[in-house]
Amino acid sequence: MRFAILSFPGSNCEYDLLHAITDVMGETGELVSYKGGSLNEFDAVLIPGGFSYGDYLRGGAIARFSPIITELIKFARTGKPIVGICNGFQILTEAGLLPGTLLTNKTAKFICKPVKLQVQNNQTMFTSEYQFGEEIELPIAHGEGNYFCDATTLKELEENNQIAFKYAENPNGSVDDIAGIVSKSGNVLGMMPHPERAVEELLGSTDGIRLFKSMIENVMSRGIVYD
Ligand SMILES: NC(=O)CC[C@H](N)C(=O)O
Repeated sequence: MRFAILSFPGSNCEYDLLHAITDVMGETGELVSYKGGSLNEFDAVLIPGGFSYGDYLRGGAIARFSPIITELIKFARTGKPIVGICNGFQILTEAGLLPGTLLTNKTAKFICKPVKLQVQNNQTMFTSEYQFGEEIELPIAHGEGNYFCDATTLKELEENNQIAFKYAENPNGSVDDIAGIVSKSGNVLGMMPHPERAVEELLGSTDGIRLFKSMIENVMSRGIVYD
């Protein structure tokens, strides 16, 4: 399975993702520049964490105008999986591929620590290897992780079962303790915690592995043959 890992000026987690995909999961991963190029030959796209364009204006607000985002929007329409992690989540909301936005943490401080999450929906192509309601641990590292959406959108997220992960203890003020959501179509996931930083015992948790495993199992079991 071929994963594209997008890279923007200021990304800083692309090599962690590449390591997780290639060395840990044994799959093919390739960095793809923000400058553009076709994503057709990939089975999945990962958008890494970091500080694209220095987080000027808002995290992800400038990156969303990069040429690769036009390709990403086309890719999303094919139904293939896309995951945005931390700054990647911010880019997905700015690009309109996920609802809501990420505000400054309620403490106005950058928070970097492991957090406990509850799996709210294990029926997605990203979470099928977890148990429903399971508590897992992944690290967070962000200044703008405070997920916000209006009441109508929140109701829609709940009704459509789009909330994938919630914080067991809310660290940043996110509405409804939301840590990660999927798109209505189900093939786009945005999450603030970093699964790629929890793929080896040495890192303190291996709970991130099953997220990538879920994607691999789902793509393979659908028997989708990509270009
Ligand atoms: N780890 C990250 O991706 C950081 C996200 C973002 N730039 C923030 O501080 O909110």
